[in-house]
Amino acid sequence: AASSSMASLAKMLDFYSGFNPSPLSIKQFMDFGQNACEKKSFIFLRKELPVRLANIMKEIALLPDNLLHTRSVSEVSSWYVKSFEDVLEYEKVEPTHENLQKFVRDLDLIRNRHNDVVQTMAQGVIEMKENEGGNVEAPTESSIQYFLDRLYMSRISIRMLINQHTLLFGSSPHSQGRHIGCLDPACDISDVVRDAYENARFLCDQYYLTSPALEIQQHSSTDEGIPIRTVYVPSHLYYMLFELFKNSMRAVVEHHNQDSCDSLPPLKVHICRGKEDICVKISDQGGGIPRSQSDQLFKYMYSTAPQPSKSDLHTVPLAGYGYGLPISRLYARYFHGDIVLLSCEGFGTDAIIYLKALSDEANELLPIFNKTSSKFYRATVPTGDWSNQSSDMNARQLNATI
Ligand SMILES: O=S(=O)(c1ccc(O)cc1O)N1Cc2ccccc2C1
Repeated sequence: AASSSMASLAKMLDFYSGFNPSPLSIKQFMDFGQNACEKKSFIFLRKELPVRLANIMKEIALLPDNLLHTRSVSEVSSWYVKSFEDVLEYEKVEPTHENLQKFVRDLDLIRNRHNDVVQTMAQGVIEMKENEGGNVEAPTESSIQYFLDRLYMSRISIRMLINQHTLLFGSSPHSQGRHIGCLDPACDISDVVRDAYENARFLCDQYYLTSPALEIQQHSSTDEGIPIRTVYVPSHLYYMLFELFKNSMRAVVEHHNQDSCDSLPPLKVHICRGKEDICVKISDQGGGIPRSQSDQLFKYMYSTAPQPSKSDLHTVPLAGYGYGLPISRLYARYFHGDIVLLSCEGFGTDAIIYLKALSDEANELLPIFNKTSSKFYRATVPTGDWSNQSSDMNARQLNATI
């Protein structure tokens, strides 16, 4: 029985991974949610969820063996197999009232099953590093970076679909106010900025007994003076801002702790609405970091520190796995935005969140499993095609002749 179920799983994986995921725009989420039909949503999801699950499951299978065969990654893989099978139960059933209700309950179970994917994958990276004796070759590091970005983007998108369906058709549909599922049609950016700042500041005060102040300015190319609002997922924006505020507060306090007790330079936030982009820039005077290190901040391998003990996690409030920045950038990129860090060593860092100003341009950005992505896992790091520094021999010869 096991072997036949394995064979049918492999067949179903090949079938569903043969389809490309269908990206939805924020506008489509809104238009559908305004007069939502549970049956249509069910019919869409019982196909789209297996497609998205199968696409990423095929990539999990392509991981380097020394990561794929760790206990943690095997466990994550088993969660995906179970969830894939759970959704396939609905492939051919009638959309009766009880089947629709059971579907919502199963989606809640699936969401909860995958709650710890990020921590468990980080644990898998640590296990792999320990098994490898610490040093990981560059090709493995770059394919792990490539894979984790795609795994977490896929996970963000699947949780978005599940959250919309369970919020719209679950047990508390009317507690939404103006919200459509997890989308706010009139999200006031500065409100979320203040909310994230206050919560980060609370942690900062608890640990450092001080925190930098906040200054907010708004600039709108169209309606000057009124608060800048947009259709977005407030919880995604909050996650990004909370992470950036934690980094900036730690930088400012640690950079200025050498000085006397004169006051800390404030964090300056600019919220700008243009025709195409909405930007939220957080500027700190935390001393910045050298350009040579700034691209490390978005690395999973670099930021996979040895597991902080449980006590450390809440005592050192701003230290965690350090996956906050790469995941924050994925939330921004999910709806075709981005996060960019611009640091001036010795002075401070600007962090800019870019969002799409128009909801019909804010399309989901989804990983697609195909020949291109498969090739990436076999890629070797290209030999250099720019001179980095003159080889010693040439330099010595040059000096010898002078
Ligand atoms: O690298 S940073 O410039 C920096 C990175 C991201 C960010 O959002 C804000 C930042 O300021 N910065 C993080 C940090 C932590 C402790 C001590 C000094 C610093 C400097």
